[in-house]
Amino acid sequence: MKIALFGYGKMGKMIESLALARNHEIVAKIDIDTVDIPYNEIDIAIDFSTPEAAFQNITECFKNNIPVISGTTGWLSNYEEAIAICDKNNGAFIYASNFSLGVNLFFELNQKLAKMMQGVSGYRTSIEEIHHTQKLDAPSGTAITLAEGILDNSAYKTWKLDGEKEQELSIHSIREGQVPGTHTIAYKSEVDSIEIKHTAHNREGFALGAIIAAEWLVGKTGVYSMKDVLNL
Ligand SMILES: NC(=O)C1=CN([C@@H]2O[C@H](COP(=O)(O)OP(=O)(O)OC[C@H]3O[C@@H](n4cnc5c(N)ncnc54)[C@H](OP(=O)(O)O)[C@@H]3O)[C@@H](O)[C@H]2O)C=CC1
Ligand SMILES: O=C(O)C1=N[C@H](C(=O)O)C[C@H](O)C1
Repeated sequence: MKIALFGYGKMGKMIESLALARNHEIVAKIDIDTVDIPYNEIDIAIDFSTPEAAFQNITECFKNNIPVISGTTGWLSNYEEAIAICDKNNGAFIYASNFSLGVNLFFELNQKLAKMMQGVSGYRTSIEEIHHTQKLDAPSGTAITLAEGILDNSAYKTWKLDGEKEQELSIHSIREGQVPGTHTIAYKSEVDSIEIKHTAHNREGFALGAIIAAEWLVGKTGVYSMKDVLNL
């Protein structure tokens, strides 16, 4: 595949290295200063840029008939508008807050545990996420997906950063060092705690998942998720 990288930071560089090893070609590395994007040379765009840049990057690709994989977090207030532009242009799109296989299995486990806990009283649920200090958004996109999985299967009405009210599912965000991404769900009662946790050891899992999603999406139209790609 001829891949255009929108964002050539930590993730863009990791994707480049894994994509080349899988015999793909990087035809463009786009950052905030890029003026001429060679849309006619691109088979697929992979966007790991910034919350401010993602919507424009993604929708310009749709308008130029380029399928898009987006891993950028913190831009989802514009998600529905992006989908409408994708549909209008008969485009192809996958957004995932986290592309790693491990986290996508963890999403499934989180929903199953939330369902089990629905019938049990006395537990308060919370989410904690830890990331490196360069991260621009909080909570993490992954924590929001985890929260949505719990909201769909519990009496919680909404999630909130450090929420304290009965019906608020609390998310606590910690920024320290070079942490690639750690997410913990805790159910705590007076007598015990149940915790499930995913720890990324590096960024390879995110990058590989994004490339696998790109390989899967090329030649298709429509809006899909990692559940479709991984057949979960
Ligand atoms: N879904 C997933 O699996 C994962 C998602 N992410 C998300 O991906 C995003 C990127 O993460 P990461 O690579 O660590 O961040 P980095 O800050 O390392 O990289 C982002 C890059 O985007 C560049 N950029 C800024 N503006 C634009 C623009 N208009 N167009 C294209 N590129 C631009 C930045 O340039 P400059 O530095 O010059 O501003 C920077 O090089 C984040 O939102 C993060 O949360 C991260 C890991 C996994
Ligand atoms: O910014 C990061 O680094 C990461 N961002 C994603 C998120 O917001 O969930 C995925 C991963 O945790 C790393």
